Amino acid sequence: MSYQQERYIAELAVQRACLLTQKVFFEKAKGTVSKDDKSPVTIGDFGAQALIISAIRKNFPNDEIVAEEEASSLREDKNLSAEIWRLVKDIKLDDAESDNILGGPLASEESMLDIIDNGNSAGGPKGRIWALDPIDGTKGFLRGGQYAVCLGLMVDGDVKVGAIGTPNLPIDDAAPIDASQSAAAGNGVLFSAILGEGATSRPLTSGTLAASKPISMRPVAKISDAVFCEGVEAGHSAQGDNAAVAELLGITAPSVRLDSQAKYCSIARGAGDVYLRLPVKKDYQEKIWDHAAGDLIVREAGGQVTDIYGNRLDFSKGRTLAANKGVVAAPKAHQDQVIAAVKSVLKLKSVLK
Ligand SMILES: Nc1ncnc2c1ncn2[C@@H]1O[C@H](COP(=O)(O)O)[C@@H](OP(=O)(O)O)[C@H]1O
Ligand SMILES: [Mg+2]
Ligand SMILES: [Mg+2]
Ligand SMILES: [Mg+2]
Repeated sequence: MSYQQERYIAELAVQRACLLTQKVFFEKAKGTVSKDDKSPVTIGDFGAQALIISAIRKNFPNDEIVAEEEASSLREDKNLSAEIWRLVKDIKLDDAESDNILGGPLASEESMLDIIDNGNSAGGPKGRIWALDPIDGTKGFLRGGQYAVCLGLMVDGDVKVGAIGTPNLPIDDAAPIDASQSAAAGNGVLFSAILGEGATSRPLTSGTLAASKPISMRPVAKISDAVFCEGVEAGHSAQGDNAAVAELLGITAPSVRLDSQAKYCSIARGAGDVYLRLPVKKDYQEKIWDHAAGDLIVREAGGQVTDIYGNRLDFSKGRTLAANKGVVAAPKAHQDQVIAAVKSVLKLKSVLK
């Protein structure tokens, strides 16, 4: 079965949600609240989740959705809810036909809250389940750095479609990237992939989808020539261990630090080669929405994505990657070598502890 229609809806829905996140990006007050785990969520996260779930509901009413956010705090905070509704109700694609395909505007503030809570699927190994991260890299978003709107479709636990909008990445694949580069004029890229059909990128627009082009990872002759990407937040991946792995591989170029799945997108287009996300905490389980779309886009661009043990990411375990630890993404030909270095650094660390 081909997933052209699912990819089309995913890209269009992500593109529409990016109109909202970009609007919020330039607002002084982003309505930031702290979640139970102390991580931030903003009106951009809630609004983008509402817009995307509404588009999925309209086009694929029987599908389930695993999304990061939930509306309980908004039901208690009427001001925040009203603020989100004020933004969401006015967001539409310039092209009326495209906007209609996504179902047009949401009906009311109350239905917006119900739609946000539609992302509460438990996930699992059976059926069609979308994984949605309405803003990945919320801390980057708040800092004025990179962030990504991420949507993947899993069928029986396997990711078939991925779409990621990165409003602050340069359109040019060859442009140098760094975390400080943000909403410069002309930025904004929409990445996507279908399993078995390759990965593409196209400029983000405010209407119909722009023309796409295939993307692929950069050929790396020797792993020591590679550039590696990692997160900006030291609490999300072990930057010291990442650096030790790079050193063991003979990599001398400094790491490129980016928030969000912009890291997967960057290596998939040849701006960087290896993405290391070595665990900080023993008991942290990675969330499926943080990886589903990026995992597929990198693999379809010629890369391999595994955990620190070299196992493929298993999206069939529920809302988290309960069977995996950390993430290592690299060009296919070099993955074994990178995993060997990861194992030796982590083993050494446990011996020294
Ligand atoms: N201890 C931890 N280890 C790994 N990832 C974590 C973490 N705490 C939070 N995260 C996740 O890291 C994501 C951001 O990744 P990165 O650091 O690569 O930008 C966050 O996504 P959100 O920003 O969507 O909440 C969050 O889900
Ligand atoms: Mg979050
Ligand atoms: Mg995330
Ligand atoms: Mg998020």
